[in-house]
Amino acid sequence: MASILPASNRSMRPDKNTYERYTQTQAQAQTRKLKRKPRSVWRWRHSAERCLLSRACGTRLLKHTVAPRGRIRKRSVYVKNPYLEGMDEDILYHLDLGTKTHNLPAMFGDVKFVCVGGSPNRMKAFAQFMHKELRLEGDGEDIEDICAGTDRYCMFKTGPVLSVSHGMGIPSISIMLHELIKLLHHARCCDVTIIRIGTSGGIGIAPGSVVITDTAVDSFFKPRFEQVILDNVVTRSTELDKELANDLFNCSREIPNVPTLIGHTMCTYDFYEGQGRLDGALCSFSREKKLDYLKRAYRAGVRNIEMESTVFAAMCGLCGLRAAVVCVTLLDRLESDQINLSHDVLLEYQQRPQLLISNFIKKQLGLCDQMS
Ligand SMILES: O=P(O)(O)O[C@@H]1C[C@H](O)[C@@H](CO)O1
Ligand SMILES: O=c1cc[nH]c(=O)[nH]1
Repeated sequence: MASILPASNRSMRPDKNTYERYTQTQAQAQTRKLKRKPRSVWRWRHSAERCLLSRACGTRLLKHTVAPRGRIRKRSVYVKNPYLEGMDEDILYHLDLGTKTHNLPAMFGDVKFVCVGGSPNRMKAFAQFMHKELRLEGDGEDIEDICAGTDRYCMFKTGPVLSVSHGMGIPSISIMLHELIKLLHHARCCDVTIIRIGTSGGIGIAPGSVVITDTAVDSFFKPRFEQVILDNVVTRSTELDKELANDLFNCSREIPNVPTLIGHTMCTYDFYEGQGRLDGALCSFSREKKLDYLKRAYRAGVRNIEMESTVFAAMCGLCGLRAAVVCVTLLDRLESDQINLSHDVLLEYQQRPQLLISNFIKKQLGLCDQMS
């Protein structure tokens, strides 16, 4: 396991000073990161080259991080917690998994793509869809919920793809991500891409459009996530992987009749007042104020609103996961607040991000040509 502690400290449980030094370093690093222009340390090679590299490595995955002088550098999943290494056992309580009760490397070591979304049924349907798209054995209908022992989240695995539900809102996805990231770390997964496939409210774009997020912003249109830790507010960057967003956008060009765009996604703490809706149980602002707010959001580059992207971008970024957010819009918030789509249209809209991600994964696995 990659350690964030100096080698001399690894055998010890972190004491107060070690922990303070560690958190100070983390805070300084984060501040530097927020000030710095985003840049990737390692470049991804062009597809053909990647393909050769990955074949040489005996893996079908096309993307590897390539260090200078052509060395292939695997990208690990990091946890940034000095206490974890000293723990005899790690119980991932809300996933009903643990390091002593389950052989996590055997169960999950080959995971390369993790897709997350709010609804358990959607994530099960996505796993079944991927199973068919990857032409894996069987029809995938009997795919089992790995987290069946808990009703907090559900999780399905098909080949290198893990599909996990996260419920609604920042607190819910954040708990799931803590445990999921530890799971990927304990399972020694590397080169993992994680994508949130969700629903959202659009601003100034046609319902049914798919928005690929370049930057997740908060309710003040700022690219930041504020986490309260003890009684401090820690600000984290919400930058997402631009190259991944562009790759997804290029992939979307091959899907007919699904308008797709790249834009900022605003993440709120609430569906009603927090998103400027006039139809909640409480509302203390006028229609004019609502429209003024949403138009200002549009001018700041926001094209859709949902409830998880900032913490998702922040946590995945800190832990070394290539992350993307792809959400379909269910309505144009400049036009209405209520979602009045028929069941069938809702289902078809929800499948749009799934289709895009499935095509992307197949491309990454080098399976597209053989299958189309
Ligand atoms: O992934 P989903 O579709 O659950 O994401 C959005 C944001 C909230 O979780 C929820 C509100 O309806 O939908
Ligand atoms: O308007 C919407 C639709 C879906 N999800 C949201 O968070 N907002």
